[in-house]
Amino acid sequence: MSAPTIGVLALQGDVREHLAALEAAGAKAVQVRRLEELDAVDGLVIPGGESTTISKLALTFGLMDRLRERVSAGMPAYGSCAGMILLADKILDPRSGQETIGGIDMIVRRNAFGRQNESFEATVEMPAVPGGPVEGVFIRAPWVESTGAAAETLASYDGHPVAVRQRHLLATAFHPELTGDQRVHALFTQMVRSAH
Ligand SMILES: NC(=O)CC[C@H](N)C(=O)O
Repeated sequence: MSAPTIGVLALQGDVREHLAALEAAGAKAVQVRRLEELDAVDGLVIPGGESTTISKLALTFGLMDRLRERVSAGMPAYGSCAGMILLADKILDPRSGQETIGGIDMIVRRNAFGRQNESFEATVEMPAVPGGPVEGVFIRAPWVESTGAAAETLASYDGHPVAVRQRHLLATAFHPELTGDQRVHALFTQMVRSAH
């Protein structure tokens, strides 16, 4: 397959950084705001930002049902931070009315690292990514409270999973798009290639 077309859900959040990381990882990266754009991509990144806002805008723009349909039909998706929350089947402490796309059998806790640790960097061992540990940028990050049998933990920090894969779905609590290291995006691009 030539370069896969990977969309970045461009409703709110750090869209530009993901587009750049995907291009550097060898994908053709495009913004997704409309149904036709969503239907045209081989895979989708859900960026970091504010999960409540992204979820509300996805409902307002009429994208939520199609996102769920495509994810459950096997479209590869990768969520960082707020995107991880959106790919979780369950949020432990949802704001009222907060909906997710779901797909990964896990429960996440929003803003889990607490006020003292609103933002920090940490070295994270993630053996699925070749070439050594990754530098994790955590910004009001969630952690994974528990995972079901189908979800594989790829990395943990402070005793909690912070990177999870379930078949065609990938999620990290941290933001690899902010570090200039494209290895996590390369892993996702590889997942998109092998889904075709
Ligand atoms: N950096 C982020 O994406 C933060 C996520 C945000 N705390 C949320 O709950 O959606």
